[in-house]
Amino acid sequence: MSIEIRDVARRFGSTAALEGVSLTVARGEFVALLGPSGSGKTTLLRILAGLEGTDSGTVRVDGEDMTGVPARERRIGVVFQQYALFRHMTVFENVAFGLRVRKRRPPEAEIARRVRELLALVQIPELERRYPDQVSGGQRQRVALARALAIEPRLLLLDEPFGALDALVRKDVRRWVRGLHDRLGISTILVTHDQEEAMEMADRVAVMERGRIVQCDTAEVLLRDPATPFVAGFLGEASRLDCQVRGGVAHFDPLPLPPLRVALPDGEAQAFLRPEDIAVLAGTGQGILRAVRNVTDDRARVIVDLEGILLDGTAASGRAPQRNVPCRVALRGGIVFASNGQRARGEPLARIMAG
Ligand SMILES: Nc1ncnc2c1ncn2[C@@H]1O[C@H](COP(=O)(O)OP(=O)(O)OP(=O)(O)O)[C@@H](O)[C@H]1O
Repeated sequence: MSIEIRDVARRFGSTAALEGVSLTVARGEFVALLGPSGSGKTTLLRILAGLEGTDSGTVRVDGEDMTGVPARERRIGVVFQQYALFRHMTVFENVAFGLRVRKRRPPEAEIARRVRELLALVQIPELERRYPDQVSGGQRQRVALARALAIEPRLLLLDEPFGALDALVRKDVRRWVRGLHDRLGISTILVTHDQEEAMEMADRVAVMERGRIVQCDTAEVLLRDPATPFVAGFLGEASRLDCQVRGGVAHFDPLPLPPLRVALPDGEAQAFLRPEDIAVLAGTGQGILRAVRNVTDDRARVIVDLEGILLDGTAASGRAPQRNVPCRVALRGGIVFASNGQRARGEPLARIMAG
């Protein structure tokens, strides 16, 4: 099913939880809503589920206006972190509940068949007689999903569903949920404030800031071409530095960093330099290598101290400068925002010579 959200607004007293939000999700697409606390992610999800109304704007599902359609008739599966399972019901009964609340309740034999099919789908067929506190966190998550899938949803809404899981299980469950989404061919919207989770799972990520979607793109585009300084700072691990543009060149003085060529008007600007943009090289310079964070075959992620400012950079592994001795810092590029909001990619004026 496709979802079309047009110009949706929602206020709570003096708080604008959502303002002018528009988003289209294609059939079979997986979209993540990512943003800081209070940016409106859950409110948007609750509106889609029919648990919250809008002040203005429209939500259409496969072209049908959802205004006034009650939650249980929307055929939308919801897994909220706080939507705990019913503790007094077995795993079987929890999943069956999803079928029993349907408008046209199937006969008991059909319910049993469907529940077993769903438990097999989420790979816990042996747990049907257990109670929720007799299964692990990851298994509970699977039960919650099976319950949401029981209504044969056209759309699956997941609100921070992996928060209660430890890091190792979370990775597995994430991959498994994405696989399930692909196999069932449903549309899914995931709310998270974990950028790694959003980027790993979703086809597109909608970045939210104070009730608005500021950019919705693939992870690659968000990282390469962030639309606003907020997106550039919120995603990835870019270092933010003030600079001044003069005659098409961004200068970082008084910091001892080489300038970047940028197609921007003169004036104060902000540069976002990703670790790949900051080359840390052996040789005499004004940087000091403080730490090595991560080494792959050809690159090492390092932290370099430039006059007291710590920057995340990259060195060629095997040729990284020594710790706590002076080294050179060069720039391969970076994204620069002028104060009028215009942005451009910076290019080095000279080729970087490895030392
Ligand atoms: N029922 C409510 N009554 C009053 N204010 C609300 C209500 N629900 C949400 N808000 C406010 O609306 C704004 C958006 O809240 P929302 O829960 O959608 O954000 P969020 O991005 O999901 O945050 P989090 O990541 O912390 O869950 C917040 O400022 C919140 O305080």
